[in-house]
Order: sequence, then C-alpha cells, then structure tokens
Amino acid sequence: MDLEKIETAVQMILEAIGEDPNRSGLQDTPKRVARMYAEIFSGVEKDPADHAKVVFHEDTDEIVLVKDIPFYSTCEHHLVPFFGVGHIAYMPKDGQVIGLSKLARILDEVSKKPQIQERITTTVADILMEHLEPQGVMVVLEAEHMCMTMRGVKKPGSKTVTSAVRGAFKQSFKSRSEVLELIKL
Ligand SMILES: Nc1nc2c(ncn2[C@@H]2O[C@H](COP(=O)(O)OP(=O)(O)OP(=O)(O)O)[C@@H](O)[C@H]2O)c(=O)[nH]1
Ligand SMILES: [Zn+2]
Repeated sequence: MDLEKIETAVQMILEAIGEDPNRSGLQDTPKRVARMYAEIFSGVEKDPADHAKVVFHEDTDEIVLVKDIPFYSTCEHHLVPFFGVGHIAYMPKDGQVIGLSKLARILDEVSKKPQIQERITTTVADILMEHLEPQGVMVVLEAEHMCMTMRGVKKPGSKTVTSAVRGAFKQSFKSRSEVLELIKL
C-alpha cells in the first residue's frame, strides 16, 4: 500500500473542503488516515482463502454455526463504513471441519477492502465451499450502512440482510430452517 500517496490525497481533500491542513489539529491527519487505511483496507493485498486451508477431521456431519460475528467494512460507493454481524453455518462432509476462529478470520479479511455487502456474503460462502468441501454453507450478514444513515436517504436503524446459500442448504428447506432457527436463538 502506498502510504505517501494516501497522505498526499488526504491533504488535498482537506484543502478542497476549505480546511487549513496546517492547523494543529489537522497536521498529523494525513498520516493518521494513511495508517488507518492500511488497517481497514489490509484485505486488498491478502487472500482470505488462506484461512480455509487448514482443515481437520472429527466424527461429525452435523451443522456448525458461528453466529453474531461482528464485522466492519467500507462501502465501495462512498467509502464510509457499514458494519453489523455475520452468521456462518456449514454442514461438514466426511467429518472434514475447520477451526471456528477461521470462519471469523475469513469474514474479517473479506471485509477489509472497498466492498458491497452482497459480495462479502457470497465470497465467504464460496471460499468455504471450495476449500472445506462441505455438504453445504449458509452465510447471513445483517448490517447498517452509514451511507444510508448519516447521509443521503438518512434512514438510521435500517438494516440490510443478505444471505448466500450453497449445497445441501439450498436443496433442503429443513436444513435451511434449522440454521435460521439457531440464528434466532
Ligand atoms: N447493493 C448494494 N448497494 C449498496 C451497498 N452499499 C451502498 N449501496 C448503495 O449504492 C448506491 C449508490 O448509488 P448512487 O446513485 O450511485 O449514489 P448516490 O447518489 O450517493 O446515492 P444515494 O445513497 O441514494 O444518495 C446507493 O443506493 C447505496 O445505498 C451495498 O453493500 N450493496
Ligand atoms: Zn455507500
């Protein structure tokens, strides 16, 4: 990531909005924003699938759900945050399972780039289908978009819910309902 370029750009934005980038409160802002972007956009240069490459065996083919995983991302249209919780479920095949934290790590890394909510949802589901090779995957994200709350249409409290359903969950209404019930618990 080119931190110097970010600093120059932030300096220009401050000037463009009519601020004085040299006043004391703003002097270090370009550097701070550059460091912050390095953090919140760190996923641009990474492959989130790396977290799905270590799998192990346990004698179970029952649904695993990690729910209420907080995530923060950045709307690619306005570069403001959207954030909420993700629920990630899978049904193992032949006892192939993955460390629970890896599900959250994948969601984190996919979120750390300019994004839209639908793409985070489908990317997480597709990574798990490809590398874990389970019977099925279901990913549900609920998020508040600051581009819809603090500006524009201004609908604070509105939530966007997206889901990606793969494999067995797509075929079986019963398995899908089971996950939705477990999310609600
Ligand atoms: N599908 C989808 N849309 C998003 C997401 N985040 C923001 N948006 C929408 O992206 C759209 C961008 O619309 P534009 O008309 O190009 O931009 P705008 O004039 O700033 O639109 P308003 O937000 O309506 O003021 C808006 O409708 C946003 O609500 C997302 O994660 N998924
Ligand atoms: Zn937006």
